[in-house]
Amino acid sequence: MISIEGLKKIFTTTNNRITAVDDLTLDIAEGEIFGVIGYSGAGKSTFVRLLNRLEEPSAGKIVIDDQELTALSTNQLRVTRQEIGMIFQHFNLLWSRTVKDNIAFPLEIAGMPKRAREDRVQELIELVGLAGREDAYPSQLSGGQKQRVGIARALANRPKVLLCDEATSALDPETTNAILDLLVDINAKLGLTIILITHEMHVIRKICNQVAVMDEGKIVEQGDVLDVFLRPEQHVTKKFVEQVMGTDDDHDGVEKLINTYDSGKIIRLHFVGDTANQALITQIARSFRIDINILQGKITQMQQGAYGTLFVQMDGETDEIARAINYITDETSVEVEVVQDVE
Ligand SMILES: Nc1ncnc2c1ncn2[C@@H]1O[C@H](COP(=O)(O)OP(=O)(O)OP(=O)(O)O)[C@@H](O)[C@H]1O
Repeated sequence: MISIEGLKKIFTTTNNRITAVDDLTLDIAEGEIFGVIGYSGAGKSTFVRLLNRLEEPSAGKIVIDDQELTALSTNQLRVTRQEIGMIFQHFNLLWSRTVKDNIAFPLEIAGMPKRAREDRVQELIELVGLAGREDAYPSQLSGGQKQRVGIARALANRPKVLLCDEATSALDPETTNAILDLLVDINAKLGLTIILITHEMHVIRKICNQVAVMDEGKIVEQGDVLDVFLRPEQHVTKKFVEQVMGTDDDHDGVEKLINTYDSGKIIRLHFVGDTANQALITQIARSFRIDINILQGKITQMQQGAYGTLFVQMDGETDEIARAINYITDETSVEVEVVQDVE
């Protein structure tokens, strides 16, 4: 468990004082994939660098598993830092070292004997899917492979926490997905806590359980990813949700579509992130004597399952449509709203 209390960072330049992180208080549970999202300048990088004291806080306390990081001496910090791995947007690899020597680097610093080091490096190479590329140099690798080296290196000393600073921002969408899948896999296999900062909501949507929204150095909204998607409160959070779900102002389009039907019922189904509802439409069509036409929808896949809205037309006997609606309401977590009763 990571507990952050009243964390503050003020940068003082010759003619300016910038409060990059402003009185931040936060708890992060063990084993969580915790996302911090914010626009450029919100203070995300500073926050994540404070977590391993790459930046020294101006005030506040960071406690990781009962150890107060902010109270450690430089020598103690050197040891404790091994429990906190970090990966970066631009990988920060050593260009003159091969893949395996990059991964071995933190083990050398920790004083691990050569034989044990080689075994550990091989284990890590397998874990991140780089088998066969051990002797390549970073310049010979793709962006995704470079980040895999970064991940292996960060995991070398078996940290409890992995900090990810915009780790996929330099990658194309496909490679981003592969690296995010790898992070989920590592989180499940090793049970370590991942703290990830990003300006992209789809990254949060894809892998995080919890999210905090940062703006001007403060956390302005925080909670379960699904709750934040369902009920974003702050303007900045709404903007981030729109990155994934689009805006909700296409009412004219839906209206027009609805008016083209002259029978049955038009229903809005609201999926709230439950994997059990994946096959709902097929299930309804099979179980009830009705036709079900999909009109329009925005569904996205989150860690917890499908989330979004689907407009459908149900056509058939009135009683049978009612039974289908009752089934969805009573037996599933999908919310039902009858938008228009055409009959
Ligand atoms: N070393 C520094 N000296 C002075 N000001 C700094 C320093 N580092 C960051 N800042 C300032 O602190 C604020 C927060 O910066 P930070 O890099 O943490 O934001 P961010 O959300 O990570 O944005 P980005 O994604 O663009 O890096 C900015 O106003 C930035 O200019």
